[in-house]
Amino acid sequence: MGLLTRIKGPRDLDRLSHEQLDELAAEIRGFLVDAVSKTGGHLGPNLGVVELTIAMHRVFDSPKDKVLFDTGHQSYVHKLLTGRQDFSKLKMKGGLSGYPSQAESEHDVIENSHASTVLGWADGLAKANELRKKDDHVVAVIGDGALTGGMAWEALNNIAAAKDRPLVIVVNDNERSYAPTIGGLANHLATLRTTDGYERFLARGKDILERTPVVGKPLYETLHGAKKGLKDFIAPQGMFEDLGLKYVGPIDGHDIEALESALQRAKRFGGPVIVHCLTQKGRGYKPALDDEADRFHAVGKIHPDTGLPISSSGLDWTSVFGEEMVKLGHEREDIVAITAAMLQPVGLDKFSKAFPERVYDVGIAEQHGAVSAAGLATGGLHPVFAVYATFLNRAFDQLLMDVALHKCGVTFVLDRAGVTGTDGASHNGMWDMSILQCVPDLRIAAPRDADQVRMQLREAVDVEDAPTVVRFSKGAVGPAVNAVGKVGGMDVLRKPGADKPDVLLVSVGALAPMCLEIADLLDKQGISTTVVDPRWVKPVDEALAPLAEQHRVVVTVEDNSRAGGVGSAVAQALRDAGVDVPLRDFGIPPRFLDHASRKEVMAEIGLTAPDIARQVTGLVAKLDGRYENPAADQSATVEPARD
Ligand SMILES: Cc1ncc(C[n+]2csc(CCOP(=O)(O)OP(=O)(O)O)c2C)c(N)n1
Ligand SMILES: CC(=O)[C@@H](O)[C@H](O)COP(=O)(O)O
Ligand SMILES: [Mg+2]
Repeated sequence: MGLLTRIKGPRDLDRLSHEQLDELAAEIRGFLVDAVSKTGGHLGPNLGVVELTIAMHRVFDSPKDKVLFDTGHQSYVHKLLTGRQDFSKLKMKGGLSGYPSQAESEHDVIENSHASTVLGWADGLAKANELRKKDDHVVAVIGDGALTGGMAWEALNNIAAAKDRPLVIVVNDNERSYAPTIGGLANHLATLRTTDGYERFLARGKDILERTPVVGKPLYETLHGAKKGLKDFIAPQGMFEDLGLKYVGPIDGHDIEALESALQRAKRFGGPVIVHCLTQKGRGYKPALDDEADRFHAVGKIHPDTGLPISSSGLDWTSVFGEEMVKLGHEREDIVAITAAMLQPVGLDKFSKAFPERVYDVGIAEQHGAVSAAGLATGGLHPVFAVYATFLNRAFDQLLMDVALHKCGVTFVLDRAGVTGTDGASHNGMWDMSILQCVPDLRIAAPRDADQVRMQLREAVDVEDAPTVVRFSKGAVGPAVNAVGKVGGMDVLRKPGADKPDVLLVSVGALAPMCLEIADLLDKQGISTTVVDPRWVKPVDEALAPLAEQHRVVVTVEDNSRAGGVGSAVAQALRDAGVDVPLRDFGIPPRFLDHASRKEVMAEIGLTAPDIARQVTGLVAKLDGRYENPAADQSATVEPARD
């Protein structure tokens, strides 16, 4: 009978000896490889925080003390130790979330998987404890990658100002985001890491001196005092200590005893303290350690023995983009690429191999990436910033006020646009076509298939006086959808079967196959439909309003929030043109979506061909007077004035 199943909550760890804790760590590693190889997930990051998480839960008393994780992808061990050991449906509908979830446990706080926010949360919680005179502790785990995000430094600036406000920051330093972490901070952490041997030397010395009668202890105290000077001499760690933060470390992040000792010191310190832990992403699992690209940062289903993927997804949107970028790079030397610590996930790895001097990895710093792009464009280059749609949210102001205001030719390529599903609410790319609607002169392309990605990327990089956006979904690219005609700049995907067609269906991006299916279903109801793909959804094509006037109903379908999305923009364009044709806009409801597969989420929100066809059929019937809505709310009337 293993030890893990005996852990129902963190306090069960207190009964284990250090030998048993090491046994537990090994058991957890075996569990992670076995479970995550079946479901997919963030295997590498979690293999790296086994001992760290055990030690944190031994020293701190969750949920009274708050144990916080930045990004949250490395919280599987935390879940295992807080009563959640059924990983059979990890990241699946009804199963455990891949990130902390307040609905799952009182031990979980931050659900947002956007990096670099944990220190802000910790600062706020520590202030609340101080004001409410609560002696609870706050311990925040932040990775070396997340530390490259500007928000982390905004928080550190505030945290360091309150010298007497207890807060423990655990830097989980595994030297990687996906790829090795970049920048001056990474170099500084490396400097600190090199004093690791020095720490061991001191620890050994302390052990000997503590066992030396009479002179031992005072001598150790003297040495310890000298340590700071000596260490500063060997490895200047000014940055954290110059900020006013107590620095403890570097600590071996896989030595539970050393971790507990450091965390106990930090817990007693009574002010903000950084515990710098050296960990190994993918630790204990050779296929992960051998993965030079990203140490199995996020894997699909794999063979546990070999780590090889169980199924390949065929041609995906990301690869289509990446291959076209390489071709563009050969044709135009002004094309440069930017990534926010996700070179391979956004498909820039091949471009980087071909043009290493023309790729900039800015770290997890999307805001800086956008402003730097404005600089690059002003300097005569054409930057292509490849980023997940959801992560562009945090660079909105920079896109608006640095890129667009200055009419910079920058192309933002948004991968994972639309419902992604399994990574939960903060990972769906459902806001870009809403927030970007208000950016003057910005143009948005939503390619429907691989050929359109290639074509629209080229059209985008040809625009030199305004930002352009090309957005596409996660995963396998759909079938080619050929146009059968053209109206204005819009592709006609299906001509109506009647002279006076009923429905104008505006199909956005990757939903083209579904829109053609909707048209087929409407056909069966005797409803004639024209299907158009605007290709560039912002600005709305000038031919759309006059085309709409030739139909009885306009329907828009988009993989974006309905709030302020393409449907809203088309409705506004019709109003502006004085075209009063009824419009129904179908998209993602403006709410946070629980994790499930993309297909399950799309079904849940009614973004399916049958659901939409049914609603459009009802609308047309209503227009024909063949159907009055019995559920119509009669209460919403105003009685006429009685004279
Ligand atoms: C704002 C933002 N940009 C990008 C990502 C994608 N992302 C998820 S984890 C990760 C790397 C995090 O590195 P680190 O903080 O060092 O954690 P580790 O995986 O090494 O434990 C990135 C870039 C994100 N979650 N949030
Ligand atoms: C935690 C995080 O933000 C990323 O690692 C994300 O999980 C990757 O998502 P994809 O699997 O879509 O690349
Ligand atoms: Mg890291």
